[in-house]
Amino acid sequence: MKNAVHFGAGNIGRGFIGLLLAQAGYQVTFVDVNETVLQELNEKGSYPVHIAGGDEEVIWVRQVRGLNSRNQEALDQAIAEAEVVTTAVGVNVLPIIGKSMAASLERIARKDPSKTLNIMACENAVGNGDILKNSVYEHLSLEGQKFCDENVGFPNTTVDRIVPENTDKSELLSVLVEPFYEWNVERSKLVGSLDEIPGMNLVDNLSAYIERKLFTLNTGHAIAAYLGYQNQQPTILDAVADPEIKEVVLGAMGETGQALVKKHGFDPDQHEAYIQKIMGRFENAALIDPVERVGRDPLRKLGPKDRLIAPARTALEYGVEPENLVKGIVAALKFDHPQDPAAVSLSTKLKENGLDGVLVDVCGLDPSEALYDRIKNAYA
Ligand SMILES: NC(=O)C1=CN([C@@H]2O[C@H](COP(=O)(O)OP(=O)(O)OC[C@H]3O[C@@H](n4cnc5c(N)ncnc54)[C@H](O)[C@@H]3O)[C@@H](O)[C@H]2O)C=CC1
Ligand SMILES: O=P(O)(O)OC[C@H]1O[C@](O)(CO)[C@@H](O)[C@@H]1O
Repeated sequence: MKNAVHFGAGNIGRGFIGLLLAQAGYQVTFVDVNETVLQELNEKGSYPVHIAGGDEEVIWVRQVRGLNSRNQEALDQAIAEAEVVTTAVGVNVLPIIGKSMAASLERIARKDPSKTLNIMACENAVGNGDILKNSVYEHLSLEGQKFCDENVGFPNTTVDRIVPENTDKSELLSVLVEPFYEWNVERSKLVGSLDEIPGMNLVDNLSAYIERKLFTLNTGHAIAAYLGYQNQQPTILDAVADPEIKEVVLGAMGETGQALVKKHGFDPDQHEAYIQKIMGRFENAALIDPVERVGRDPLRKLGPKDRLIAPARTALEYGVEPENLVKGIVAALKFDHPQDPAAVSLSTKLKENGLDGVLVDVCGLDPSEALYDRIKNAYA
């Protein structure tokens, strides 16, 4: 049997990447820090994935196990035996697992120098594979780096499937996922031979795919979440049922769409169909997805390369007025959910440094640029 190691036994790990790896015939070792989840994985060795919407289907993922990422020796062995490694831990956690991965790769470099391995970061971020690679290389010796240059691939990827938190308390590992999924992997950065994983697409122009996905699906989703939160709507479904919110969400995806069509030469009709399909996914009545989950970590989402500021800047660059995107940015700045540490930190920064401080330090904006004033005026 082929082995895969997947970091992060959370929603995307269990409901998307782990599922596809298991379906491709891999025995999946989930590496995590959550002892309760790890114990359950090892006791049960399987879990159900429920497909939400239409005729509900249940797929059982079997022959899985859990491993604590702090158990370096066991991790070294699991990675040494793996044909593929994937992650879905959150982009902020990549520097932490990068250190553990580096230690495992150093060992492989010494003991099995002809091994090749592809490590795929399945996180919502532009350049996710590059970020992971840098986090690993920081901890490698020169010999380790030389080995990885030749033998280890860190392709960038896009991962698209909406997977909310599990609310089934009787089945801790159960996941509810939407039927749609898309996983794109940058072909040119793969090394050695990688068996086909049905559901994983190898693509040549990953940067266009990541911008299309992050600046449409994630932009629209985040804006629905932030506006829904402002209007006390509990879920995304409730938020987009509000015609005013739906209009802003569609407007924002339309603005990024116009810019992306110009930038990447996408077919305008196909892109419009892509937007409409995404709106239909937000309106999936079988997915109960709290606005707090989708809006989580506003500090990351307000960053210069992420789903709000980057598309608004691109829109201006291509002569598109980002009126709705700016409404979304303003709502994001006001996301003060008390249980979200990044939202609390954002509120503190706003209090201590003012809006100008946040626009410069968090959003990476320059006071001389057009978007800066647009946001300030709308916020006021
Ligand atoms: N949930 C979704 O619908 C989607 C999520 N994503 C991306 O997938 C990634 C994961 O998101 P979710 O699965 O929703 O989050 P999650 O919170 O459900 O799962 C993350 C998992 O990583 C584990 N983790 C944290 N620190 C760790 C460490 N040091 N070592 C090993 N495991 C560690 C956590 O315990 C948790 O089980 C994020 O980058 C997110 O942007 C991408 C597309 C869709
Ligand atoms: O909030 P994060 O970590 O970017 O990930 C969740 C996002 O990813 C998605 O699943 C879509 O890729 C949405 O549910 C949500 O917008």
